[in-house]
Amino acid sequence: MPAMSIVRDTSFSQEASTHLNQPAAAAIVVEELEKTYATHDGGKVQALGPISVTVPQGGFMTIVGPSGCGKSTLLKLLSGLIPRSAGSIKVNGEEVHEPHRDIGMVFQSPVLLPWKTAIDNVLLPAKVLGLDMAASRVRAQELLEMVGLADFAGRYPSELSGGMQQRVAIARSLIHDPSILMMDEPFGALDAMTREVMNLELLRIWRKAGKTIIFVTHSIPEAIFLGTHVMVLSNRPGRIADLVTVDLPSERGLDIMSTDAFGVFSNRIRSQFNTQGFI
Ligand SMILES: Nc1ncnc2c1ncn2[C@@H]1O[C@H](COP(=O)(O)OP(=O)(O)OP(=O)(O)O)[C@@H](O)[C@H]1O
Repeated sequence: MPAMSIVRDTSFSQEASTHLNQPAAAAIVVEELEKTYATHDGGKVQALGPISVTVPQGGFMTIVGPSGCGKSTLLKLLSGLIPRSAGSIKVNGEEVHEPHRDIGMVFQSPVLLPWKTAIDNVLLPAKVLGLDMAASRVRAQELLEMVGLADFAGRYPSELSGGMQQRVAIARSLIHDPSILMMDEPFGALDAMTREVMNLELLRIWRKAGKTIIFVTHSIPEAIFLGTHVMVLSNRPGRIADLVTVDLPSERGLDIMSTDAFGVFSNRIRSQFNTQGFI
């Protein structure tokens, strides 16, 4: 049975290097990060933090927590989509002040342009970023192949299932070859079986593409199944209630979910939800 360790401090790069069996530099370093939103009625909502955490290159960090605790806010801050109120965020050593070129985003809804084919949807960011289109087209085809859609490049979104559309969105997020992928409940709208297939697919892509992934989910089993680390956030304002190193083999099949080791992780995280009175 694989060993399990629970990490309580705010940095887990060392544990991850052990887990990944290689020295891992930091992909993301967050220090004392906070976000307070201004509301329309002149009030303030303290949404997140303070949070400090280090994510190693090649790590797969999943984030779980109660509804409204600031999961999406954290992802948007890390991606540079919204400004922070306090603290610092470094991506590959550079302070983040605006959307970062080295980050790809995948949202719950794939938001594909219905009048463009799968491959042209994948190519959109390349066009926006002014990349070489001939080279990008070759890469787009390779990415479609990687997500299992090699034969669907010329299909329109209406001709694809929900899971296939989300795979196109994943391929699109990788077209400019970012080293980090941020995913905000990407499989939340899919049925249970498609979701399991997508989880397996994503692990395969992660192993093949060697990216760092940050993945928000409402599902504790999904968080454990996918992650090398699970960040458990508290009620709003979200703070790190627990940081769990998932010491399971990186080559995982769905059957791992019925192992004792998986159950121990699951109980650990569920007990956080119970003791903190998460809603
Ligand atoms: N633009 C905004 N203006 C004001 N308040 C906001 C804004 N965006 C989010 N909030 C508030 O910040 C808090 C955190 O929101 P966020 O969407 O990050 O939570 P979440 O954990 O992703 O929620 P869920 O799990 O329900 O998707 C919530 O109380 C929300 O109402």
